[in-house]
Amino acid sequence: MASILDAKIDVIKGAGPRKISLLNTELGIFTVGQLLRHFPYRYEDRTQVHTVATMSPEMDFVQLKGKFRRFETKGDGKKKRYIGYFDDGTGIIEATWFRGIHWISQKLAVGMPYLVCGKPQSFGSSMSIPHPEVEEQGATGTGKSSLAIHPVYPTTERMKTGTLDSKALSRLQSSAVEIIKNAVPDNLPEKMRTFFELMPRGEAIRQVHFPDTTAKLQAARLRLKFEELFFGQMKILRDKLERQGQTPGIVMERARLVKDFYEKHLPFELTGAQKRVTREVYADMKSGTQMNRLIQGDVGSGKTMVAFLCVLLAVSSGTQAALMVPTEILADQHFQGLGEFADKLGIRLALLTGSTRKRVRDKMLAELAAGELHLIVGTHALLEDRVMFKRLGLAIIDEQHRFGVAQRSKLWSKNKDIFPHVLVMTATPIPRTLAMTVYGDLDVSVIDEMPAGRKPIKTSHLTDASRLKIFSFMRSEIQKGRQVYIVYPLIEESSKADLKDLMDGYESVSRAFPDLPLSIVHGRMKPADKEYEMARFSKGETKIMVATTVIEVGVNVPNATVMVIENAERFGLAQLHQLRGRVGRGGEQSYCLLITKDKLSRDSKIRMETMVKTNNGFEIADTDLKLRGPGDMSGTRQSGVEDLRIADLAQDGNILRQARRAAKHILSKDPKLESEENQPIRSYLDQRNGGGITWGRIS
Ligand SMILES: Nc1ncnc2c1ncn2[C@@H]1O[C@H](COP(=O)(O)OP(=O)(O)OP(=O)(O)O)[C@@H](O)[C@H]1O
Repeated sequence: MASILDAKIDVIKGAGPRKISLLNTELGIFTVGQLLRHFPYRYEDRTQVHTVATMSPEMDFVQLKGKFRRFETKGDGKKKRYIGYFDDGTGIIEATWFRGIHWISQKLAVGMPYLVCGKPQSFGSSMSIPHPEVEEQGATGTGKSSLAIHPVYPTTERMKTGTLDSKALSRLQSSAVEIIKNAVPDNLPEKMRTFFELMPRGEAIRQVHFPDTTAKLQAARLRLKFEELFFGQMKILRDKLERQGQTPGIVMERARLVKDFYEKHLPFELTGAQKRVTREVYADMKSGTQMNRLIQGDVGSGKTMVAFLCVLLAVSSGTQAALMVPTEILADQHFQGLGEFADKLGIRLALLTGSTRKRVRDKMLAELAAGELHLIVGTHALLEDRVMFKRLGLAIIDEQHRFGVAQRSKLWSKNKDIFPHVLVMTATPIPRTLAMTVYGDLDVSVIDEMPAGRKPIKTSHLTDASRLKIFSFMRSEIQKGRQVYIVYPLIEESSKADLKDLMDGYESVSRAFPDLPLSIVHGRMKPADKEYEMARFSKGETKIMVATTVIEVGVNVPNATVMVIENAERFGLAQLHQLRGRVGRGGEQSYCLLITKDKLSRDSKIRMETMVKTNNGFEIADTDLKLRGPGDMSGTRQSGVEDLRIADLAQDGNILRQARRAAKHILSKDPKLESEENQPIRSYLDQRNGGGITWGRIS
């Protein structure tokens, strides 16, 4: 059944060819439903009158009641402006116009009662409202406008010059709301709406654009956010159900190597969390259904050991395993680290990266295809088509947000007949809300315990003025036998200025520590040179490692106890936390020194304060999400997160949890959505999948 929401926007009164073309090209809007899903991003509440005395530049919108004292024209050419001094009895502000000066000066008069609305700004020591709306006060002291709360829509520059500004959009929305009157079927069952006290859909659409009161606006937004999140979760959970029902997995039960390893080679007692997560993974691998599991564990929580224990079960059961990591340094480190155990257990292990020589690679690929290699560690070079296995049983992806869903599924198809089990590991903790959407298709295990004896890292925020103190602190730690990292930002590997910073830093460290062997590693070095320097540092031959963020992910040198981060304001929170995680990996007290310039932006200050205050990755991830917004978090691109139009994952965690619970509850009772009461959900999902109602795309 086609819906009015699917009708082309031509049916809307006032939508002429010029406006339609702007809606198409600027906003990708073609249908009435898409237009209605272009929500206001803020509202101007004209039910309240503010005062000059209490207003501040942080306010989005103010409405003032008073009179103009005088007008004057200032400046020339582009700087020419017309200023009205508006007095509301509590103070005076400047109303400023840069355009339409002639017209405004004709229209406004000194001493008349007006309402002035707009966004306040501070201008030197005084306050001004640029291009305010000015309206004569009616007899009751209010404006003539019939609307109490005005919607303000996102627009682009081209729309504004093409006369499709927020006001014009609001008129189109008004016609659209008029057209759909009573014709929008609800897509949530009555019972669910009553339970969660949700407004009916049609009413919510009207209220979100043209709210009668603030309370109704809030109820409308809640209803639409819930709907958006509910259908997102519904899709994820249904896909998962389908996959679980359909995708058989290799049954892995033979644990000879696991037993061997536990009895003879386990280097330390596993933490409770490592044991629990290993059990969860083993249960999946034995279940006969293909595993898709995410292991989340804060930096240094010991994910590698869990991954290795899973490899042992896969290899014992006669299959091969692959471990894919984001950098060559890390691949090399895992190859060295696991190699030690692999040798003892008779597991044949190989390393494949972009810099593996052709001759070595050809031999390796042949052995892999013949099933003679048991475990291969590598970078995305593993994804190449010619890398084929005899029987890949377990694919582990240490993803750190760097591999997308598409790449993940490429690894799945490395077997011809059956999908391997897939284990994704991530160290950057993702806020729970985001995990539910980004990784909603995976089962999640969390390693929420650090190995015994770890001391929380002490973090300080310093400026260049403390340079001497920093050097003497480094020296005292090195004298105790420890090692130090100094990290410089190199955001673009090609940035010359950044490279110069790094080199200058290296020179000044060499001058300060002429007696000590140093290492330097950056992205422009040849992979073999990087590995060589990393290995020297790792073995303790060099005491200070000056590096760019190439060492950010996964590098493990437990004897390093000091992490100095230069120009720390240029790093994001997730990255700072990752870098800090390179220390505190052994039993010794470790330190992180964040060095910034004196003057910091508000966001940079919050980032530094957060780092000093907490070592908890989840807390840091939450703050990061709030500062940056989910659209900007890497790894969210393919997930559908950016399709959220009204829900905000940083704010709406509670609604998401409720929506997910509701979706789970419904699917547990009625997985195929056959019951009468679930028909609204089903028909909405069906229509959407079949290109029906396009109230936005969710998948
Ligand atoms: N149960 C344990 N007891 C003591 N040490 C452990 C334990 N588990 C792991 N370790 C050690 O802790 C360090 C960090 O472990 P690992 O490299 O596996 O962490 P990770 O979770 O992969 O961290 P990252 O994400 O930072 O790479 C390693 O030196 C490892 O040998």
